[in-house]
Amino acid sequence: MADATLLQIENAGRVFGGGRTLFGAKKPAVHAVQDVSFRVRKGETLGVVGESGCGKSTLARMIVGLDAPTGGRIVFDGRDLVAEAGRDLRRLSREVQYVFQDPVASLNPRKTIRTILEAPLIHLLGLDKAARERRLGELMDAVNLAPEFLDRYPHEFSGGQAQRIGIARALAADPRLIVLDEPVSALDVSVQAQVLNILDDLKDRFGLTYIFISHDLSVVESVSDRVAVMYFGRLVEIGPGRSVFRAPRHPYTHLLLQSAPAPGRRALISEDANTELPDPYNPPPGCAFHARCPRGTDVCTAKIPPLEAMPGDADHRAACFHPHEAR
Ligand SMILES: Nc1ncnc2c1ncn2[C@@H]1O[C@H](COP(=O)(O)OP(=O)(O)OP(=O)(O)O)[C@@H](O)[C@H]1O
Repeated sequence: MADATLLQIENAGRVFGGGRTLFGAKKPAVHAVQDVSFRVRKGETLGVVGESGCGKSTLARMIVGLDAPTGGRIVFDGRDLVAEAGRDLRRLSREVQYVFQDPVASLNPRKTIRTILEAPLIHLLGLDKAARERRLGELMDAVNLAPEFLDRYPHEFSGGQAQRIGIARALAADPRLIVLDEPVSALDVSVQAQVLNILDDLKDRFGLTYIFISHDLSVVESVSDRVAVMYFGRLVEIGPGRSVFRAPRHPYTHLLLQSAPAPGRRALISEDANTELPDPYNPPPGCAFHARCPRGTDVCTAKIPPLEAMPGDADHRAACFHPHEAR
């Protein structure tokens, strides 16, 4: 079924800090991710965009089990990952893999590519020597790297090649979902297209589903079936890429797209925008965007808007009391 759910996030949250000191004083808390719910369908690419600090990486780390939610559920193919993983989050599921932003730093400099790629084949799949050799060849081929590179070390590769190895390592576990956290942001623009093409090809070839996190709007627009927009730890809009980019409903998404350069040029979310973000240790009441919002009214300072389906488009949801009209 084309529309089957692979991953369901239900009211997920992650608080850092908090609690009390030995003397009973309250420690400051940051709600990095708050009450986030969405689903990812089998075979789709869901893009996740938002400014630096909006919680994208924390959300990604929770999905792959590198971090534990402090609230809510993460259900993968009907299994509650948090409950099943118990304390040993790292052993979560080989079916959900992660590709990091910094390709070179994410590879152990003292290990050859062979050792790096063999680890999941041995520990997660339990393959024997002959099957591993075969699989190593397939993996290198899948990311367009010559097999003789297997005996080299990470520092011998360019950024783009290193990211292809990072992708091969994720693929080695034979995953169904790959969370790509800013996978091309550290690469030159000319190399980005190469890596994006490989990702696109692998998706079809291996029947993968992607969550693609980026602050580069043009990249997200080009790769995503659906797009989720985060602001200050919350999901503020989600819908088909076409409607989110052409007719955004949330005033924050509007602002993001308005401030992006003309099509064809790189559309990065401006770092300056961060200076206008609320203080995470002292969040405003109501909608966190209200101070920047041209459509805000009293209700926006009093209540947090729920994420709701937009009239006439059940697949497009926004968390706003005064959303823009469909075009
Ligand atoms: N380990 C931590 N301890 C304390 N606060 C944290 C921790 N990790 C993240 N945060 C805070 O949580 C919020 C969300 O951070 P996160 O890194 O998830 O955002 P992001 O959108 O991925 O940003 P970036 O693009 O800069 O990585 C920020 O306010 C950040 O300072």
